[in-house]
Amino acid sequence: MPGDPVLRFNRATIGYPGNAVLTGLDLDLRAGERLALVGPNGAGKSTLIKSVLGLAAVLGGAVEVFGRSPGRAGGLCGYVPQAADLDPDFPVTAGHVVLMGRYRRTGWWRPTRPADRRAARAALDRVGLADRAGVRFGLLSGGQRQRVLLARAIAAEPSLLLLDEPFNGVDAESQQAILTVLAELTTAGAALVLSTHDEPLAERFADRVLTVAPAASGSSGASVGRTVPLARAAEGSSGASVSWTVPVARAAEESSGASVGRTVPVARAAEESSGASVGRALTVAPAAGRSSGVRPARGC
Ligand SMILES: Nc1ncnc2c1ncn2[C@@H]1O[C@H](COP(=O)(O)OP(=O)(O)OP(=O)(O)O)[C@@H](O)[C@H]1O
Repeated sequence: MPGDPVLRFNRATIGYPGNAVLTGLDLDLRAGERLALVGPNGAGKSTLIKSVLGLAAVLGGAVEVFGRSPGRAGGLCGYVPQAADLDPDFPVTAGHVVLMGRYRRTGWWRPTRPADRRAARAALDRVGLADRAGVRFGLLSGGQRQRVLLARAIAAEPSLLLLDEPFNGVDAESQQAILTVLAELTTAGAALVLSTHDEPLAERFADRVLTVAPAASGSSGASVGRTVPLARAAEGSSGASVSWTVPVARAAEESSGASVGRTVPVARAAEESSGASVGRALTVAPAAGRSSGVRPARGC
């Protein structure tokens, strides 16, 4: 696929001071691509997403977001946290929450303009909740709150959208509404990273699924599974540079002493694999430090 990657991990080690959660991560993501992260609790899905936002540390290697350091991409990223992370008692309406998505454009200290209010209304309409604009956020159902958070992110017109387990506690109707909007966004050129525990959904929806496994005892971080292109990429829409990162332990066996995983082209990964037909996802959980209220959308 032409164009520079919007997101690039190059032998990256990410985590928190004194806690390397993921090591040897190699990944390129390009405009219009959909990447799903799967894996067990505590594997590092949320940490990966937070590293893109500059909320988790890059402890080694490199992470580039639109060619810049994480947190310095000028608001090109949209972030959809888990609705459960937000305080439902915070006294704001759904419409206000979505309007916060425009703050990165206007600056939170400036009054919003009519164009911002129009964009917020359109985003709420897009997730099917135009009639809930005046309802207090905390009085909405879990699935509706998740859709409001998606509307907040898309109101900011992101080029890279990061979603942390957006389908938790979401019914089939809300899930379909979210998937439809996400498909429209990627068709329009946005890149997307979402974490989920629903592997069948990840395989159905994403171009690639990346599995993250918890760190083996004694290792310095989680082993990152391989990514494989899924149906959409196989159709020829992607041609993405897919890499396969060998878990740290295996890399150590195979390499001449390198301490991080190696990457090989996907074709070779396929030859070397035992024929598994699906990729696995890198599961990252939401950070421990939760907000105490609804905050403006996080950019990158
Ligand atoms: N702020 C933090 N400081 C230090 N360690 C953290 C911090 N936040 C998370 N961790 C640790 O990082 C590891 C990965 O956590 P993370 O939330 O990324 O996992 P996850 O894959 O998203 O899990 P889940 O599926 O449960 O949401 C865990 O061991 C967790 O304890």
